Amino acid sequence: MSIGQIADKSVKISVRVLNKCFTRKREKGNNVKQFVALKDFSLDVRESEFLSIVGPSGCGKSTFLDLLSGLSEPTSGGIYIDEKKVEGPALDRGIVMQGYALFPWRSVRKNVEYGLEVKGMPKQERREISQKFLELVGLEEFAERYPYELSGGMKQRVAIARALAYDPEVLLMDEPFGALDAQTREILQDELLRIWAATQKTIIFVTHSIDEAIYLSDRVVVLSANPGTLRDIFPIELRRPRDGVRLTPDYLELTRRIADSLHGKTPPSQIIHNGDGI
Ligand SMILES: Nc1ncnc2c1ncn2[C@@H]1O[C@H](COP(=O)(O)OP(=O)(O)OP(=O)(O)O)[C@@H](O)[C@H]1O
Repeated sequence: MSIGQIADKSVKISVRVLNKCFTRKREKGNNVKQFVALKDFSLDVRESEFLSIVGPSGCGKSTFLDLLSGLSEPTSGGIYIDEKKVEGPALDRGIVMQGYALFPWRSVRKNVEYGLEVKGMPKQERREISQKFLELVGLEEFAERYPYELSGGMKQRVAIARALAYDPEVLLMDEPFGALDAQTREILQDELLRIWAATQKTIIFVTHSIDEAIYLSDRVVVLSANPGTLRDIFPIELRRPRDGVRLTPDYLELTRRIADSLHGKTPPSQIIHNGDGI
């Protein structure tokens, strides 16, 4: 068993020896070169786990989420959700990205209902579900507004409600709070934890922020670059709810250890807990 794999039956996502190469043209001439973006990446994610991925720029975080979402195909290896191989995009995975990706011509409610329309759900049912998720993200009073009338934090709440509305098994989040100011970011982190507790989704969250990864997650995965590969996994055994946890010595110690891993100051895979079969 490799370091990313777990031994119990609650595995939701299994990433098995994933490799992704891109073909790049050289600047001069017609030569092409293979570039390895992800190499031999294996990782299991538990049902209802909140797992964050950090790593240096270009280590393959977004490439991995693209593969998970089914928007691109691995060169070799595979990703399995509930033992079923990912072979393209599907509604079992919801995606929330940094740029909100809202439809500007649709109201907030119509944005949230988009996936339900794609599913062919009748209007009344759509309305009930969108109402439930607008309330969950605290935007019920803004249902008839349009994206241009919202703040960045509100847009991101709409994106989260939209992704959750069609009840995906897994939520994939790529730097969702990266464009927000520090205060809004912390508010949305708490909101996301509340939503996660209420929905019990499995969440994979990509971020550049070690602080954000620790605050949110059950485990933090560190990738290294060139080629992108799994470096370390840190279980985050801090109490939940996490309010006030940033001031504790354990939090600061985890921050230091993950930063050391990220900056290559420790040997790979030397600092992994072995508590629960990982
Ligand atoms: N379509 C593509 N063709 C060629 N190379 C690509 C392509 N997509 C990504 N890459 C390369 O693969 C590597 C991983 O890219 P990726 O965007 O996944 O990194 P990342 O970890 O998400 O980076 P960042 O933190 O800067 O967002 C990079 O070197 C990137 O240039």
